[in-house]
Amino acid sequence: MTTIQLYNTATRRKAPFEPIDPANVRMYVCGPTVYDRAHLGNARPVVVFDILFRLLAEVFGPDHVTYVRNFTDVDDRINETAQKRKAAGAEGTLEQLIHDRSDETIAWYHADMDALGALRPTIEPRATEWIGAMVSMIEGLVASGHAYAAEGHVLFSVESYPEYGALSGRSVDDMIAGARVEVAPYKRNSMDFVLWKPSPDDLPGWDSPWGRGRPGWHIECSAMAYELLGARFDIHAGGMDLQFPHHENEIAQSCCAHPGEGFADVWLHNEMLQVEGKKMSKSLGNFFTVRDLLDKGVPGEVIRFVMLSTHYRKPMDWTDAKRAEAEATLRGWFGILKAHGYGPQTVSILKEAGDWVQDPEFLGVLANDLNTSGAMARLHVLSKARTAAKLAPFAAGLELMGFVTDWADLARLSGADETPAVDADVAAKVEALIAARAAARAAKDWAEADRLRDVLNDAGVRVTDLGGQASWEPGPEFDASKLEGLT
Ligand SMILES: Nc1ncnc2c1ncn2[C@@H]1O[C@H](COP(=O)(O)OP(=O)(O)OP(=O)(O)O)[C@@H](O)[C@H]1O
Ligand SMILES: [Zn+2]
Repeated sequence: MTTIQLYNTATRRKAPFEPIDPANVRMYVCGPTVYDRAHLGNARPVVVFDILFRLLAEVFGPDHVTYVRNFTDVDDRINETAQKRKAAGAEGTLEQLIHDRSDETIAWYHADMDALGALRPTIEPRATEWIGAMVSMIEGLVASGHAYAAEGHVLFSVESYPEYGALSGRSVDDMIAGARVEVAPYKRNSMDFVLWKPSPDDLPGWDSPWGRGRPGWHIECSAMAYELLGARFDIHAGGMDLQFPHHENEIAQSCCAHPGEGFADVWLHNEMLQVEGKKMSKSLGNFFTVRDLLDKGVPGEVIRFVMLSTHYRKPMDWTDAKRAEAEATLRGWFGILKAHGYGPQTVSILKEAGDWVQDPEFLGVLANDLNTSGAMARLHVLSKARTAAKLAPFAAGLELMGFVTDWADLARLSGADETPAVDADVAAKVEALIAARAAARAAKDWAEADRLRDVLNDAGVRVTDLGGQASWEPGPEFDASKLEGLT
């Protein structure tokens, strides 16, 4: 079995990954706040942790991985859009309009991330569906003295958790010295953070022992991870910008709510996508969305290729030169497979025959802390194979990397002509000719076998022989009329 090595941000070391339960490997990734389109930076964790999800599924089996990624749908910016729509005369209650806005943003997010070849996580919880779990977790923290209520708020007391700051390597004293924010009068310590806060009357809120209000952002992830993955699970991931304070606060809450359990074993953080040396972010305004690129005609797999060309723990830029290079490489790769008759039929024959196996070296490189660029270099070597059968590890590697999600798409991806549609009766004729050719070969009637091969060639039928089986597809020059009157 391939050993996966992961760099754990919490220990600052790379170590072999050993799941708590190999029959159910559990991973939580912090998902988006669904108030607007995702920008290209937001797509980086999605693509990177999609590779990890696929790798875990390859190593431990697809039914043995649970991947949770949440939607944060409690947010002032979602409320603002809904309020504006209401003011402009939109029908429905404010709650409905808020829910509609989240639904709309989630649908965009799905469409954009699907286009990048990212698989949907196993579970995608919405924070608003888990408020009860958040309230119980906060009640537990108050009861055990790790949190206190003040003026309708509930705050986590960082002094009650001596390990606070361990993940990001900061001490509470340094944090206080470095903080420039104005401290709310109800906080006992300036670093204490909000678990629950009051909701204004005109905004959505939920009943709680501390009055009508809503959860803080950090408790959402702690509560959903606990409900869906348990008190201790394998991997927790997100962008480096979340390490402090978001992940530090998640650890404090979860470890205090479930003492002795440990929360996540491994922490992974992707570095930032940058624009001229600065994090691409909504607040800086230096962003463009995934949809902007797709609309400009940049294919999703090209965006994915560029993302994966840089190691996830290094900052990276998006440049047009990288886009062009990725496009040329992918075209070349898909063209090779197309020329060797690859398509849904060929792939399913290879899979059924058990010939769809990953190249061990490719897998080993990828498993080394997700060395995606190294894995792509290995794919380049594998792409040099000369026959359809020997190209199988290359094709399987492209699928594992998520560059191909539908083998019927190869024509589009290779930039070749579209594969012509074929009627069922014409297809039956082609198959009869292929079967007759196989029978002629079996009978060692080489002249007849050659004649049938030429007929198929002339009609533009591309036949790929894989061991005992043949698959076929119409080439761009396919001409059904040349099959008339033949059997
Ligand atoms: N420039 C970036 N590069 C890589 N990852 C990023 C970048 N910006 C945000 N992320 C990641 O995107 C995910 C979604 O984050 P979130 O929804 O909080 O972003 P946001 O607040 O909408 O964006 P911004 O950070 O631009 O304000 C998080 O895992 C976060 O770490
Ligand atoms: Zn989170």
